[in-house]
Amino acid sequence: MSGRLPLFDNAALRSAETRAATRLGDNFVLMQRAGLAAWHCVLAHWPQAQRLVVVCGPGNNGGDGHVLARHAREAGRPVRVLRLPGHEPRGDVAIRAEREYREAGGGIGTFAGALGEADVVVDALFGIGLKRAPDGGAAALVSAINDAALPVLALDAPSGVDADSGCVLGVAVRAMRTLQFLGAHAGLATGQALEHVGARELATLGIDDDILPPGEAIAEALDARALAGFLRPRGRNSHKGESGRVLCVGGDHGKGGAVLLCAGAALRTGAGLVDVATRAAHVPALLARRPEAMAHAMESARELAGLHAAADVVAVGPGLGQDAWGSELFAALVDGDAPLVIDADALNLLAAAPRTLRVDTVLTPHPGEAARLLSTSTVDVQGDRRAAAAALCERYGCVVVLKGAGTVVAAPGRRPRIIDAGNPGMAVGGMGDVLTGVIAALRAQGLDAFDAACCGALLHGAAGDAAARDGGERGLLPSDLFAPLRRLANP
Ligand SMILES: NC(=O)C1=CN([C@@H]2O[C@H](COP(=O)(O)OP(=O)(O)OC[C@H]3O[C@@H](n4cnc5c(N)ncnc54)[C@H](O)[C@@H]3O)[C@@H](O)[C@H]2O)[C@@H](O)CC1
Ligand SMILES: [K+]
Repeated sequence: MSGRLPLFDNAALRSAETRAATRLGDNFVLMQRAGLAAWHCVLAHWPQAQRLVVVCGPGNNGGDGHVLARHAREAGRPVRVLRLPGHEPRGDVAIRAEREYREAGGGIGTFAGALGEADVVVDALFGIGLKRAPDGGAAALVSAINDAALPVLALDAPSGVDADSGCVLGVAVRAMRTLQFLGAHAGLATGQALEHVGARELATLGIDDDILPPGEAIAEALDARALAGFLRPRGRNSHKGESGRVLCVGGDHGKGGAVLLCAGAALRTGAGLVDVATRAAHVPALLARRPEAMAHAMESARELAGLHAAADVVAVGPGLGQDAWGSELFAALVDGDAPLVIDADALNLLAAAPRTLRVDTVLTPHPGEAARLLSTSTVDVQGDRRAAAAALCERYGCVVVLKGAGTVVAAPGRRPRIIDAGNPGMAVGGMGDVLTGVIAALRAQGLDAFDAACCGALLHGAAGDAAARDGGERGLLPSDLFAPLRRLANP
């Protein structure tokens, strides 16, 4: 149970398919395995389902659908294949799969109204062969599937989602579950795709995993089980100095809560000492709420030198603002010796004057901040989150945590990691300030910048999930993460 899953692009999956077919002696054997695995998936997750509608497209994805439909028929289920005019199967194996289904007595219809009679819909319209946005009849069919609000099993990918980038080409099926074949798709792990895939499952089709060497993976997904690999128990003899000293800088007028949340998160993640440099007005409230933090009134950048020199890591940005106060503090820190975690307004200051940073700096932008850092639009960032994270690494020369559903962590020369934790309840002000504190604390405890970023994003997402399990997603507060953070930081 490592909690790590290699992720592949379409090109790697296609070559694995060719190798697997060679190993099995025939491409059709592979398709039969895929269709059978899909039928078993229906049986496992919808054991009561009787009526099946299988929407088949013209390619091998549709071929998998026909194989599944044949098994369902043989098992005595009323099954109907829906196919659009012009979507007759192309290619030997898809043609053969359709023929075998028909020879077994299976019928094929074109009427989307049949959807209403289904217990489960199987989406075998398009898989990794999707070339463009579904248009005309295909787009209408996708909308009809979604409007029917029935449980949908998508084969390989929800039709309309580009399995490489994760973006939706026009319209896409919203599935309850997606069964991927041979290897997991990188694009289905992040961003828009997560609105469409539902639960993700992998069928390896009885092929040894050497068919997809880990070296061909373009990313790696991490779930909460991977935390144990990052977080070691402390030695019996450890002292607070070994757990590192974090300096949190931020909290301009009206924004004192942000830096308080950051400091609280750093303490709950195990930082040995936490200093806070903030506006004088916030110091009493900060000390009252969090006596473990050492709060310092900081009215000008000149006063920062001593704290800066003592820090092992600096977290800068939460509530910093972009006025003279914040910009001077940021300027004093950005060329210093202590590694930085840069968030929020500090990212906006950086976007205004882009520069290469130390390679062990961690940037934690949300998609809007990422767009500013790249001088592009949020839509472009979200259209290919892996590419956006890579572009940020390239431009700023450091570690990047691109937040949002399926957080992407990238670093120069490292394979990106995609975080499989977190929930929509975490879309609330202050959540990012907590993440910044978590990453800074891990860094201060000796994790390198990339591991601290990966482990921090995972810890943060898993703590959010634990908090949501306790009290629901709506109304979840950043400070609700503190108790689960502490629990999860001690696996
Ligand atoms: N890669 C693998 O390891 C395996 C793949 N298999 C299946 O094979 C699939 C890939 O098969 P294909 O390469 O045939 O691709 P698809 O079945 O995904 O679709 C390609 C077909 O759809 C057409 N098409 C693409 N976009 C369209 C659009 N917007 N509107 C109308 N027509 C469009 C193409 O011209 C082509 O005829 C996988 O997704 C999977 O379901 C399985 O059979 C076995 C294992
Ligand atoms: K599909």
